[in-house]
Amino acid sequence: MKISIGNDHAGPSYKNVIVKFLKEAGHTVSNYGTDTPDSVDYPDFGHPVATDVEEGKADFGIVICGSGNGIAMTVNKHQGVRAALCWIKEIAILAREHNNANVIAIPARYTSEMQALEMVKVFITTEFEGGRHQRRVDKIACN
Ligand SMILES: O=C(CO)[C@H](O)[C@H](O)[C@H](O)COP(=O)(O)O
Repeated sequence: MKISIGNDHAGPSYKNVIVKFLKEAGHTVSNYGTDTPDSVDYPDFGHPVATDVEEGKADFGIVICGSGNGIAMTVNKHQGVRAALCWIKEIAILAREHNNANVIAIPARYTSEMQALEMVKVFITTEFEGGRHQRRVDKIACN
């Protein structure tokens, strides 16, 4: 799969753990995140991920900031992007099964690296259930 990832200064170590796993698993990773703890602005690292998903250049996106909220808000501004803020594995599974989320937003300051990795693993392997959930997802768009 093609997966794009972006993070601000809260998430370099989380990003590195996730990228290492994804590459070892044979995925193609586009890394737009910062690699240092120097303060940056999360939208600068979320928009490139969302653009890849929006344009079909990535199957999934992964975005990471301190709370996960700022970068989730950023990517959700893009057409066709459905980003889900996930903090436990069960929410990540539901984000795929029920919401057909195509971007996972991870709160680096409120979840462990191992939990983040587990969430990514289930997020990229869980199928959307469709059915009644498709009808609801279709109603999300307002334009
Ligand atoms: O969590 C975030 C946005 O929702 C970002 O990671 C920011 O870093 C957070 O807002 C905290 O800002 P700070 O400059 O790291 O104190």
